[in-house]
Amino acid sequence: MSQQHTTQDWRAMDAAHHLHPFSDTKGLNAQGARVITHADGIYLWDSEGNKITDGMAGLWCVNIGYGRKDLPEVAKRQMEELAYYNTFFKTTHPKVAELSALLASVAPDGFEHVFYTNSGSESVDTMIRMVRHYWSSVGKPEKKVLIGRWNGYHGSTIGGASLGGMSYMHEQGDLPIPGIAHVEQPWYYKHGKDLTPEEFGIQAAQWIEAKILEVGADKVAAFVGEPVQGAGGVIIPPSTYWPEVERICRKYDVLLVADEVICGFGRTGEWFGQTHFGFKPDMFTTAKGLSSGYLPIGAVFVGERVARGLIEEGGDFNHGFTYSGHPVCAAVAHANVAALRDEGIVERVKNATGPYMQQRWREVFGQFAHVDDVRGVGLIQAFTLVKNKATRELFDNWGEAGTQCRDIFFKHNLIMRACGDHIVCAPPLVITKAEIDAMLETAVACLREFEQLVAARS
Ligand SMILES: Cc1ncc(COP(=O)(O)O)c(CNc2cccc(C(=O)O)c2)c1O
Repeated sequence: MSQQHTTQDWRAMDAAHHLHPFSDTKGLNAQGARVITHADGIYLWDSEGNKITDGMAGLWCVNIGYGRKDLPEVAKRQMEELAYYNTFFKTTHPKVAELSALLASVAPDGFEHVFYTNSGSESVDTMIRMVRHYWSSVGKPEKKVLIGRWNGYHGSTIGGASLGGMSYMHEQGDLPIPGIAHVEQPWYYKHGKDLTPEEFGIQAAQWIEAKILEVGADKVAAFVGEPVQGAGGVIIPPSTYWPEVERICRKYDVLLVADEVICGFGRTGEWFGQTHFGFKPDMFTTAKGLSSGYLPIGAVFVGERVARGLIEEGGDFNHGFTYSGHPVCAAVAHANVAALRDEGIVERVKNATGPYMQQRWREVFGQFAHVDDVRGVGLIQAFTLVKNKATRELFDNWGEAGTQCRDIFFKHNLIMRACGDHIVCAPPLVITKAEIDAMLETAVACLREFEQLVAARS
């Protein structure tokens, strides 16, 4: 940490010059940003010396954990060898070729091709353009509409924010763009009513069929969904949902796209969420765990059918970024993915720390009066703060309770996200069982404090 500045110095510079993402800068500047200075494993340290447990792996992305010594070394060597060259105009370079081969080897069968971007949003926008170019290339240019879900999250670019179902984002920037439709999310706790989860999974999938028929199957290009909706609050669909979605997409010849930006690279205990939920998309988007956040890189995995269409019929695909397949980002992503595989990190989530977290998560949070729908898979888990468990009544002013609870976590140097009144947790995949126990012990104490607040208010 550079010694010539104090926390106050950093806060003053930041307040004077930095506009933060997803922030009310005025409110933030009134209280001052927390200055995170370094990190190791699952822990962060701020400029005041506080040690913070990062239950969110940054933004769902630091799968391999903080403080790796190998990744910086890889970046240094690559920077010295070839800091940059582009992959336009008939050129490539060793690291992006090697990364492409590695990604094809960890991807589910049938995914031999990747297109590189700098973020999840760019992966989603790339997918939107690719899907529409594919249908045009195979003689069906009218198939343009992409269907997403309300409360789905697909990024902040114009395409990603349009495809996402966050109304508060659509209000800023006159979104969604044309050719985007949305269906209700498969949130069993709220919409399941008297159905069994299995019955509801089929019903929720059939909302997509209804939308396809409403738009006209001949105009629908794709359905896009996150295996588990992350930023929407860890909405985990019933087991019957995704296989039924796939069946419906095949029935109407609609491409199926999985947005694996959060679920990808081990988060669910499988390499990709599609494997956990048992469906096969035509394409899927990734970022985050691809490099564990050490450098910005995203990738669109393109399945056989679309790849063949684009390669055989598509001609020039007029799309791409200066940094697509950036040598240093590709080198670090390669080392990261190889380590997730060779150190057995994904395997451990599936067979050890994931099952342990899911058992302990349900044990500790099942005991609270204002906590319900305790859920999770692998190392992505959540619960919902509710006013009345027996009647499933939610709190008024959706999000208020969540923010209050999150602030109590933060006060106790624990980071978990509040997505509305859903409290979500997605730690680095290297978390140990002992670290899980310690994190949950702190979280339980925070929940007790939250319930005391609720009691005092009622
Ligand atoms: C499923 C999904 N798709 C696309 C994106 C966009 O990725 P980029 O941010 O790299 O452009 C995301 C990103 N998800 C994301 C990003 C920032 C904050 C939070 C939060 O939960 O607070 C979630 C995501 O979760």
